[in-house]
Amino acid sequence: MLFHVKMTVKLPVDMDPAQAAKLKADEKELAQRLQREGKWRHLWRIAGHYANYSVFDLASVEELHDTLMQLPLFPYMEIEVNGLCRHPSSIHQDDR
Ligand SMILES: O=C(O)C[C@H]1C=CC(=O)O1
Repeated sequence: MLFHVKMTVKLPVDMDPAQAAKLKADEKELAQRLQREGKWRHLWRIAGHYANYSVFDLASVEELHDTLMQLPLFPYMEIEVNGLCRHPSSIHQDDR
């Protein structure tokens, strides 16, 4: 199942810079592992925002929920999710 996810990161302005750096490094490590596993199919920065558009390819809504909750930055993100399905006019074969 494909899910389009918008993540907007809102770190507290008074967060300890070392804590923020650790959260970002841990987030990057997990994000890259999930990409290597094929679960996090797209990760795009939204220009001008500390936010991203992502596409996840996961087995279920439950797996999406668990994956998002594991993200180190989860407590500091606003998340919007939209489920994707095949468009009848799409010519692409791999947009499952
Ligand atoms: O920077 C972000 O958009 C938040 C998050 C998503 C992947 C990652 O490494 O950080």
